[in-house]
Amino acid sequence: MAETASFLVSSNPSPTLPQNITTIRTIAESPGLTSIPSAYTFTPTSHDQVVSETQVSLPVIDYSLLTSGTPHQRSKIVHDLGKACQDWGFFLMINHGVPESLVRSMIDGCRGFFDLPEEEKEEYRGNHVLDPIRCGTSFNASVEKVFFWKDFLKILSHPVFHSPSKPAGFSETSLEYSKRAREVARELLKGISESLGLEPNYVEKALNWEQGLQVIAANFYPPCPQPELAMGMPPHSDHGLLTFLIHNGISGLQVQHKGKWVNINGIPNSILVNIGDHLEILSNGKYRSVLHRAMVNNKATRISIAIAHGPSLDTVVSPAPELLEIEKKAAAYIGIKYKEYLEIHQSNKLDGKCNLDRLRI
Ligand SMILES: O=C(O)CCC(=O)C(=O)O
Ligand SMILES: [Fe+2]
Repeated sequence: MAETASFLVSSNPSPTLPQNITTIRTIAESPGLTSIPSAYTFTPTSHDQVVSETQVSLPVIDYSLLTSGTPHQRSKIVHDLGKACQDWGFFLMINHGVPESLVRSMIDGCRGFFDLPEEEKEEYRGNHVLDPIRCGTSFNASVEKVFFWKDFLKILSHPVFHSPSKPAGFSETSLEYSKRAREVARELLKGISESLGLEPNYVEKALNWEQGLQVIAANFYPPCPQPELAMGMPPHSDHGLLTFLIHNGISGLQVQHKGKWVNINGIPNSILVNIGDHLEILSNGKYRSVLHRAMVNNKATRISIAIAHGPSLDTVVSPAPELLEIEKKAAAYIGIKYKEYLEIHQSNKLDGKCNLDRLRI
């Protein structure tokens, strides 16, 4: 039986938000703001400042070749997908079939939610990772010493779909987007399974995709008068299998590649895809979740929407035995129930890959 990591359960999975924390939107909109409050001031370390000067491009994956390419095109794209997962853990997906208008409506809808009067968002100020709809500021303000320059909205959209009732039309838009994203994620996971030498349906079956958790996480980063001192989101990897990221065209995302931070700008109508910690565990570290972070700027509000596709909450994820057999390797991670990992991931500080590191054998 797989060894599991039950000892990792946090003693306090549902901390409460301190009373004195307001939203970053309120702070950013305060008249005459020229410097940031000390609670938001980071001291950058020299390592953090290493941003690659050279123009590095993310791999581009043409999704349409997975679903309607010739057998030859399909096997080539499965190979490219595997290479993108291995070399970067992050890629740009084009021709995914999700309408540009739907992506735009999703971003407008999230902006509409963040713009609601604070009292209308009050009912969603939950603090547990599995609250179906939850909004707040920073990442987990009850454990952070310095806060992040962002507000968030997190919605569980599968296996049961939830949505705030405002703004008007948002529920319909996010239901449609979550369905379309799930279809695309399922096909990608088939290609990724194949690229690992496994059956196309391997990941789906092993991780109970039918009941898989899907979380929509919208981030709101308003302009910041001292962007060099603030952080939108610190270096972290995502939980789950795959994350899709869309944004409103304002830059800010950086991905760590070969020890340096690379600015990611994307290309029109593409979706950014990255490997999450559970695909790293399942692939026994062949495909690694990648560190990324969000910087802020002093000119324009940035909105990004990550949608995380994960196993079902009760699935214990461990390295695929079939893969260990193919690669003649020993398991490099202990197994963990997805729900347990999520609680740890969301109730601690967001700090690199510290949660995954505790599972390494
Ligand atoms: O805002 C971004 O570009 C990154 C967001 C992100 O990494 C996340 O929500 O997990
Ligand atoms: Fe992320």
